[in-house]
Amino acid sequence: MRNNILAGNWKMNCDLPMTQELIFNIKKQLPEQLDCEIMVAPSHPFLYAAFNDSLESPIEVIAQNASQHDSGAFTGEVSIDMLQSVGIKTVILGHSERRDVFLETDDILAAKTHKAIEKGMRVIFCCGEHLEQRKSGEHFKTVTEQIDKALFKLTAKDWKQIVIAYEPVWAIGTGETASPEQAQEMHHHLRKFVEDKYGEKTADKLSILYGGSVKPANAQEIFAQPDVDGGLVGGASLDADSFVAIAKSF
Ligand SMILES: O=C(CO)COP(=O)(O)O
Repeated sequence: MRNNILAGNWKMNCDLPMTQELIFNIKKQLPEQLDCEIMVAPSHPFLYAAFNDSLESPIEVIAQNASQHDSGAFTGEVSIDMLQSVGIKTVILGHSERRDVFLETDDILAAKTHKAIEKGMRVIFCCGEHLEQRKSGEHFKTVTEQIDKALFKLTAKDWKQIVIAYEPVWAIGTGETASPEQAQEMHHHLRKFVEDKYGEKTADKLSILYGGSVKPANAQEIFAQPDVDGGLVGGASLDADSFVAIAKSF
């Protein structure tokens, strides 16, 4: 029906030796049989080394961000073509840290997503509400709008390249996790939204990941929810033991 995915978002952590050691240790511990795709997202300077180190392993190395521009005078930016030239096929877009700290708007995220899709990349598109929005009962509306505003031009065919990650901002790096019921409720809502707009087949095939303080102790219960197809993990993905333990939770 759809794939389970476990993706580690390493954020701005790990230098080159740490990146390579972490890949090595994950590779060493991963069991032969896995019920999920495994992805890790190191920082841009280490993607090429990480890609090479992960060859002949189940690990897919993915990027944390990409530009909406093709090339030229965009100091500090990294294009999709550049990422593809070092073997990268998947990119995370719309993370709440990109939205809140780097002020990426829905329009910017729409441009980035369309560029990535047009170039044949898979996109893990993140959404999630702030605590105040949940407290005031606006969480469904907030998250639906984030998706609709950035992805409304995609066709049903484009959606084959999309993975959604629901990451409530109040659960990121706080140790506070959404309950399995809260995650299921939002994932179901998102799948229904996609079904209404793009049809049942697109919705059924869409992997929706949960992110926010996922760890070995809570992963199994969260992943057991019918509409939760895996996780986008921050802190716990920086430790090979805990990342592999989470991978075994499907
Ligand atoms: O932001 C996240 C993954 O993208 C989640 O981070 P934590 O797992 O550290 O809460």
